[in-house]
Amino acid sequence: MFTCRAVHSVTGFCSCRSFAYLTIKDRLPQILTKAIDTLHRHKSEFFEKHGEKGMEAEKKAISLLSKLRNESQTDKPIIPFVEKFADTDIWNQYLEYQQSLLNDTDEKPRWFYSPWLFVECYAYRRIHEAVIQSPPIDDFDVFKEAKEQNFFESLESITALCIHLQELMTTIEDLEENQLKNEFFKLLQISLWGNKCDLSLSGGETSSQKTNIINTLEDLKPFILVNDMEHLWSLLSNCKKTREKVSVTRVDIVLDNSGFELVTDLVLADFLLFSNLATEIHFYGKMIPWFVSDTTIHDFNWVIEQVKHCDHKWVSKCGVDWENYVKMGKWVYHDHIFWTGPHEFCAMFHVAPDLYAELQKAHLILFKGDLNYRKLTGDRKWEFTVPFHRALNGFHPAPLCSIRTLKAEIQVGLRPGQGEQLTASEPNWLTTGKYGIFQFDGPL
Ligand SMILES: O=P(O)(O)OC[C@H]1O[C@](O)(CO)[C@@H](O)[C@@H]1O
Ligand SMILES: [Mn+2]
Repeated sequence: MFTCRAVHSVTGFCSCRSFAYLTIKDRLPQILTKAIDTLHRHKSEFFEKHGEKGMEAEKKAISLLSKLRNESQTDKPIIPFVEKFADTDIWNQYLEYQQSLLNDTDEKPRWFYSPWLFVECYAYRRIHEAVIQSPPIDDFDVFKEAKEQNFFESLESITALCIHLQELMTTIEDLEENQLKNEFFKLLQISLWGNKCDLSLSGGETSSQKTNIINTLEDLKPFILVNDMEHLWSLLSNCKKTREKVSVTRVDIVLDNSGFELVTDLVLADFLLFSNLATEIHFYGKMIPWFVSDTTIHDFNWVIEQVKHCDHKWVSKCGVDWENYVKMGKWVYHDHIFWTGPHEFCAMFHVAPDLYAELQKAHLILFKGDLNYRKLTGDRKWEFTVPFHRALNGFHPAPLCSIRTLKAEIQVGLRPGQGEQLTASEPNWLTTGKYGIFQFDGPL
């Protein structure tokens, strides 16, 4: 029978050089140093805006982030949150739960000896705490610049993609069923490979899309390890055919990274509307800056605004359309604090029943990115062949699909031998972002 060996701890099972360990030991300090540097560079802006108080706040935020860097590098105990925020109690309760797992010893959960998913999320929540403890600069996003840079560096690819979308829009009426399906598959794959561009894997270093992604899709196909795109097509095209009975088809997209990846998701969302495969799209972003590049409401609006003001008329047409979808309620953006909490998704039903109920209204939910996959599967060391349905551990609000490039040592639902073969030929296949999946769960 399938077994789920254990939850990852940061140090891994047998090696102090596990991917999780290196993330905390090397990448996190690098990310924190970049955040500190960003605050430094905005010093005069803080002064202009808030006078001396702004300068003091900058110093305070920097000292809190330096303290955090020291704690994480020297494997100090994980300490509770002190600043009052929407989720402070939820987080502190979770910390107590982690403590309780250490049985009755006096041991405290520590940076290198706690589950990786928990420690990484905790780190980003602590970065946020450092900022909100430093008014009047408490709404400053230390990752904003990096996200904007990713967008600007990907502009050529974004332009090509938006032009492709507009061309498609003009020919859509003439497309046969099969051609429409092909176009859908193309945009799904673009959204998949857009997930290569996250900034936490690269330690906050730039990771943008410089080539025209549409031309590379064929070459990338062999790297799709699980390909359930057909299921997505059957589900949505059936909804379309039965539209008279059910007037709404709702697709929910749990967003991941801003910049290029977000544009690929918006392009897909636009296509779903004008092809009539869906009638409403609901997006979920993060309420606080998260894993460097994740999308907040500010990023969502910023990207649409940037696209709208692009020089190319077809690109800016995309921005105008997207803004109108939001105004008309065809695109709905949701915030929920659960997404930046410590819990895996199987806990959502109890921890955030309102969010679970919201997701239940969808005909299909697309979960973008690697972190969402880790939270879907509880970041456990599942065997490669464990069915996705089983790894979801009771999380079934609606038919769902993970669209993710592999950047963490976890993958389920593979064919027997597939994972072992990859490990033999490419030891790092799980963590480089080279491979991708469309993994569906739901009735067929
Ligand atoms: O943006 P994504 O696809 O969720 O990727 C973030 C991933 O990068 C990492 O931070 C790399 O350390 C993983 O922990 C995480 O799963
Ligand atoms: Mn991300």
